[in-house]
Amino acid sequence: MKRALRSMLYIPGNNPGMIQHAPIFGADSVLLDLEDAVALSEKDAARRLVTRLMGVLDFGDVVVTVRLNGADTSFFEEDLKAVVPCRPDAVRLPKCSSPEDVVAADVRMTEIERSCGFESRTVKLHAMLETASGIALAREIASCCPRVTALTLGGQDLTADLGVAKTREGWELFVPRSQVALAARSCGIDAFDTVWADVNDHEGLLEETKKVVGLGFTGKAAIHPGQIPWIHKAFVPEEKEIAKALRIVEAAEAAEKEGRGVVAVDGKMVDAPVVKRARHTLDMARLAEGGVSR
Ligand SMILES: CC(=O)SCCNC(=O)CCNC(=O)[C@H](O)C(C)(C)COP(=O)(O)OP(=O)(O)OC[C@H]1O[C@@H](n2cnc3c(N)ncnc32)[C@H](O)[C@@H]1OP(=O)(O)O
Ligand SMILES: O=C([O-])CC(=O)C(=O)O
Ligand SMILES: [Mg+2]
Repeated sequence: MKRALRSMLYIPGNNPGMIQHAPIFGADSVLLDLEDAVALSEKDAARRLVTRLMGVLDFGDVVVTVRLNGADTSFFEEDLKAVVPCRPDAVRLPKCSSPEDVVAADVRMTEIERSCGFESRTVKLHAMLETASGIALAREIASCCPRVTALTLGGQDLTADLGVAKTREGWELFVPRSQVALAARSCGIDAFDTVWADVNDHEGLLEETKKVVGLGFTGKAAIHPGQIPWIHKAFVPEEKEIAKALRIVEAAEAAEKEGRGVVAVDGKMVDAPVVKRARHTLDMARLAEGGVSR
């Protein structure tokens, strides 16, 4: 079973206290950040700290991803050379604007993996789309290289690049989010949503996460441990949805045994896609209990 990555907690890469607590917050994944959470003067220290702690800390079943500095920065090559040998589950590559950005990173990562004796593409790549060009090329980026196992939307940078306000309702992100989810799901990879910046507004976070789950996102980034339970809650189907899904699956199984293709539940026709959605609802309900299967 694939590990579900509903929540991904950003932790500034220059904060040893926060990183040491990474395994205890209940997040599915942590994002050790070398990019925007780290001041320019701290970049080298953050890289040293993150790579050192990855070597000694037991993260348990928490998936470790490292957000690198962008390929257009002077820190990128040093980040790659230091981080790839530590074998994080994935690196998050910010500001991917074209498939070429990803292919160039893939080539360099393969060289480093070879020099470490790792199998090629041991470390996955999450492509961050946070420029207008990146969003416009979402499907090309998602499909350009098998190392890419997720697309992730960066709403703060994207709204800055578009020159628009980032609103609480998020309507300015509706089309980009739909494009990212569609591109990712059409390539069979994950889609991760952007952060909710107001760490005290949990209801707003819950509402937004439910919306993006409804668009097909498989996970969302967090910036504060207090956000994690709210993100997980958004992935849990409501009791009445679970009860209905159970009725549908039971009715479909009974119909199949009796050799009937179509059946009605609560007066509505149940066919294969309805059963598929019902099974998905039950998977999500199980995930809420165990947190590990999808
Ligand atoms: C646009 C972007 O790129 S977003 C991604 C980059 N940004 C980040 O990574 C920011 C991550 N978040 C943070 O740094 C912090 O949560 C802030 C600055 C937003 C708020 O910090 P604080 O005011 O200290 O929050 P608060 O007082 O509620 O923290 C409570 C506890 O949680 C810890 N904590 C807060 N955020 C985090 C985090 N992201 N990871 C781990 N621990 C955290 C604090 O260290 C504190 O621990 P303590 O009780 O042991 O002292
Ligand atoms: O949402 C994120 O992952 C954070 C980010 O980089 C952005 O919003 O620009
Ligand atoms: Mg960003």
